[in-house]
Amino acid sequence: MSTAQEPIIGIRHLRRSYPDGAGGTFDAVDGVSLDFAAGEVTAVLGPNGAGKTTLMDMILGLNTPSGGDIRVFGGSPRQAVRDGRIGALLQTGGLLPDLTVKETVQIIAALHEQALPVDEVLQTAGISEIAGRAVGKCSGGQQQRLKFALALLPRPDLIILDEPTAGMDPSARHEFWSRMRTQAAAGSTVLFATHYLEEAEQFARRTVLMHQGRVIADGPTAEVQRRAGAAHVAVTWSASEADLAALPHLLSHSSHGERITFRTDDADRLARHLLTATPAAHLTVRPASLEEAFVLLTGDQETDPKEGAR
Ligand SMILES: Nc1ncnc2c1ncn2[C@@H]1O[C@H](COP(=O)(O)OP(=O)(O)OP(=O)(O)O)[C@@H](O)[C@H]1O
Repeated sequence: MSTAQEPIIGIRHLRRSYPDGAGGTFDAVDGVSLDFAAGEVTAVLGPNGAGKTTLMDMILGLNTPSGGDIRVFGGSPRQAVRDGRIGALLQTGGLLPDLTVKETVQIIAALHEQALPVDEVLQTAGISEIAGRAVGKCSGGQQQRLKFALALLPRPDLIILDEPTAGMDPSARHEFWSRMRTQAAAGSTVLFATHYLEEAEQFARRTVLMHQGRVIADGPTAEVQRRAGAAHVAVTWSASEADLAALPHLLSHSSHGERITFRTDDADRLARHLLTATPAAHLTVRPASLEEAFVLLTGDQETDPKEGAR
């Protein structure tokens, strides 16, 4: 068991370069340093190509860093995997379509020295009822749950999930997360990549926001949202275009009669200005969703990493 002081994953200046197709290279992961403590549930958020999968694969020893250092449970990622300390649900990695769900779990269980009982894992992953079904006949969401069952088999201390709910409908997604919550409450450390911002909002206490291979925000999920400062401020005011052009921290605005809603990156400053320097009244403030914060934090860096590479 790791102590609270000792991170179970320690990442320093991690880099992974790839050819950019134009004779040069670009960094899919570009100087990332992160620590993860035991028992933490963290979401890694980012748009397509941000480097989430590349980072996860390096934590699992499936991809070799071009630079920097990565320690998992004090040793190499591969050692941690060999010791059965990490369970992973990956985007890639095929299942054999002709085996049944239970046979798949049994075969992988045989590879682990101290695997959990097969029936218990089927139960935990919510696939007992389809144990006899051929994998090829399972839906995308059922296959994801099967992969989750495989990830749980070695009784891992650390669970890595790369877009675990891809292919699940909203109710299956909900059920998946309630199972994960139980797992996390039992002390597992969970690191998951997701495109679903509400999953980070609802499930992860910490969010690491990645863009173009870099970490652009990292902290308690609510704080990442706050730090973006995105909010909507609404007032009643018959303002001219010149009035609007003079407002500070304005990102955009929309009007309904005299009711104007502003999107701002600093609600306090904008609200203060509106109430002290203009006749605007009936001011309300609504924080932006994590999705809006995400767009705000990444919005000025839209280019693909390869195009951005020099
Ligand atoms: N083997 C590879 N060879 C060349 N480029 C690669 C390779 N693997 C990934 N990349 C590139 O590295 C960048 C990061 O990819 P990665 O899959 O890590 O992003 P991601 O954040 O997981 O994206 P997604 O959400 O779409 O899965 C992308 O530009 C991708 O095209």
